[in-house]
Amino acid sequence: AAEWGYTKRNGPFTWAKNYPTAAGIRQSPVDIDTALATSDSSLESKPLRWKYVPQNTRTIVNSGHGWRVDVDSEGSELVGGPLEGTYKLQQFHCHWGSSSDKGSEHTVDGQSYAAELHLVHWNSSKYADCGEAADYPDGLTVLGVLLKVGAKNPELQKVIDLIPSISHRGEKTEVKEAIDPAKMLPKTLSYWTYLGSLTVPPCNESVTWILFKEPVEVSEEQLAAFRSLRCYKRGEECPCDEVDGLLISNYRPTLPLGTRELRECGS
Ligand SMILES: CCN[C@H]1CN(CCOCC)S(=O)(=O)c2sc(S(N)(=O)=O)cc21
Ligand SMILES: [Zn+2]
Repeated sequence: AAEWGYTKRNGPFTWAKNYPTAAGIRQSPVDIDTALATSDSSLESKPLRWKYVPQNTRTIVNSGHGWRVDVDSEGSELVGGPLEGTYKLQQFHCHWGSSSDKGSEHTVDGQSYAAELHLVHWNSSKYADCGEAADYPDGLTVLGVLLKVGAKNPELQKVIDLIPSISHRGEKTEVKEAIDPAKMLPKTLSYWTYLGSLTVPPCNESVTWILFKEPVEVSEEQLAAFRSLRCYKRGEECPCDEVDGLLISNYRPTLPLGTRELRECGS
């Protein structure tokens, strides 16, 4: 089957053909209608806590759908907030648009941001690995960070510096200078949380989403670097009808929240 992507031919509105879960009722991303959010004392009573090991950020790869930094889960943990048990960091990646007026996956009161960073964690209290966890409703948790245009982001710059060596699909390189995921999170830890899905096929409905309220800054030049990735393999011709196969946009438009609860913690 033609590989899914973000062009007219293989983009989000075609995914349900090959991945029926994409048409489910617990899909992500969603628009965060802040008036609908209910504050929940149980969230306030169990602060979200994380521990990451910067030395464990191993490789960065061009998945053909964006860049992804794979992490050795050992030593990491995410607990508290809406979570039962301990989750371990598996990977982090980003979504962006062809210009910085769009690109985030979640929107807030209809407003898009320039990009969105996702830190993917899996439930190590109940499952053996990320792949298994992805098949269960409580298997994954993704920390989402909204990115807006502003100052150059020093921690993300370590990713940007590696992009030229993974310009084509399938290319990967070792992350030599440790990247600390904790340094990419906002200062204030207020967040919204709801039950959703992977925002890429197979769109498994197995993600507890935790989206921080405070956006983090990234520069226009850094966003431009993201858009220089190519969606096809070196030496092959470009399959996607994107302007010369550049990955200029890789975000999924929002899906209805439906009857799902949207909770918030912190102002
Ligand atoms: C770069 C995107 N990679 C994928 C790789 N995996 C998906 C396939 O795995 C199934 C066993 S994943 O579960 O790690 C995952 S979560 C997200 S998102 N956008 O919802 O945070 C994307 C991805
Ligand atoms: Zn993502």
